[in-house]
Amino acid sequence: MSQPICVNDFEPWAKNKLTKNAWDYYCSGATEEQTLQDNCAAFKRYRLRPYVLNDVSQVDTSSSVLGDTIEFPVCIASTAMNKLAHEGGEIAAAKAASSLGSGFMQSTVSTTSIEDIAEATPGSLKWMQLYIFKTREVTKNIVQRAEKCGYKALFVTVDTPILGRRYDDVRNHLQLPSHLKLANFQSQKMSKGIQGVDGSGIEEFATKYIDPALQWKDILWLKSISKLPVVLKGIITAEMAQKAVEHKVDGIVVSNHGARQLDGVPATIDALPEIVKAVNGKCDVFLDGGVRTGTDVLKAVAMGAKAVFVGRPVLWGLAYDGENGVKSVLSILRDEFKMSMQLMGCRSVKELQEGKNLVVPQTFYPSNL
Ligand SMILES: Cc1cc2nc3c(=O)[nH]c(=O)nc-3n(C[C@H](O)[C@H](O)[C@H](O)COP(=O)(O)O)c2cc1C
Ligand SMILES: CCCCCCC(=O)C(=O)O
Repeated sequence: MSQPICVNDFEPWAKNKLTKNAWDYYCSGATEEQTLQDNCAAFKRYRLRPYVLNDVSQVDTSSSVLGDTIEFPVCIASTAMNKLAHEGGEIAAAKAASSLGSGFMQSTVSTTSIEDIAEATPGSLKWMQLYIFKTREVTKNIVQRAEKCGYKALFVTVDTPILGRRYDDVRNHLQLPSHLKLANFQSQKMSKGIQGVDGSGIEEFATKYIDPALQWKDILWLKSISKLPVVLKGIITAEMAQKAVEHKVDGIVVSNHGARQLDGVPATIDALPEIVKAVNGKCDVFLDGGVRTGTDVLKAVAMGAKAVFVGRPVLWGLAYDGENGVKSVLSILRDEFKMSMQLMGCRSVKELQEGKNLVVPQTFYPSNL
């Protein structure tokens, strides 16, 4: 295999390096994986209409997340158990993001604790992803520690009242190797809770601890226990986006959880326009799912996302070469995004978002109808 030069080049390297247990967990989507295919494929159903002769010798790739500046609009999405990919785990990923002026979203189900990540990455931009557990005190404890450690927002995952079925994890009896633990939980039972007794260990863990009775009022509860901005991760319809705005959230991530929850939902780039329209500027909108190239980033940003988040590509980078591997993945996306801005004749994210018909569905062209 030759050295990776684009994000997809990292995937076979990762497959080669990881155990079957870890690889299958990382790459799986839910059930038949229709949405998994579509998350990437859908980006290709949008076409670009460049401006020419528009001096692009200087371009500004920066954007912002909830008011904090990022050097380019690509950040790291929360993914569980990063030490399955590389011993450096979440700290390696967070350091990579920080060194490039991007941001890191930590999973609740991380193999490194909030405190250890915070200590290793002082002053860097980090957000805490949250699952809300049946025992609210577990969630409250995580919220309070994240706030104390300087995390800038809470990203509540709202698409996971139960875990989606990933066939290979059931077949493999997915479990966390005994030298690793879920580092944010204080009880031994939870930190060693991914066992794979009857099937997928992560599904068993979710069934045992995640609260399937979660409702909109719980978002108000969350807002009542923390001063941090609250973002809902996992919205893919205009109706739910409107409800989120009514609940005064600070942001929405248009996400289908990397196609790991409900198979058959739309690709996130297809869902983005209805959400941007429904939100009408009342909170930040972000997107994740299937972003693999600079033009994918550009399409999402031009269609109204302040930034995109990437999940699997970061895990591939970690598996390839720890912190340096993640840096390479993010740098490739940064450089490709900058190049595509220049080739589009756009000098800033503002110009990208204000330009008319820069990105169109491919049906804009009659031969694609
Ligand atoms: C292996 C893996 C673990 C994940 N773990 C979490 C998690 O702990 N919390 C969460 O909210 N989302 C989780 N996600 C979803 C990601 O945050 C994100 O929505 C998704 O990976 C984006 O799609 P992409 O992988 O195509 O970039 C996970 C995704 C993967 C692939
Ligand atoms: C809290 C238990 C479920 C964690 C699932 C991690 C995840 O989001 C994923 O595998 O996807």
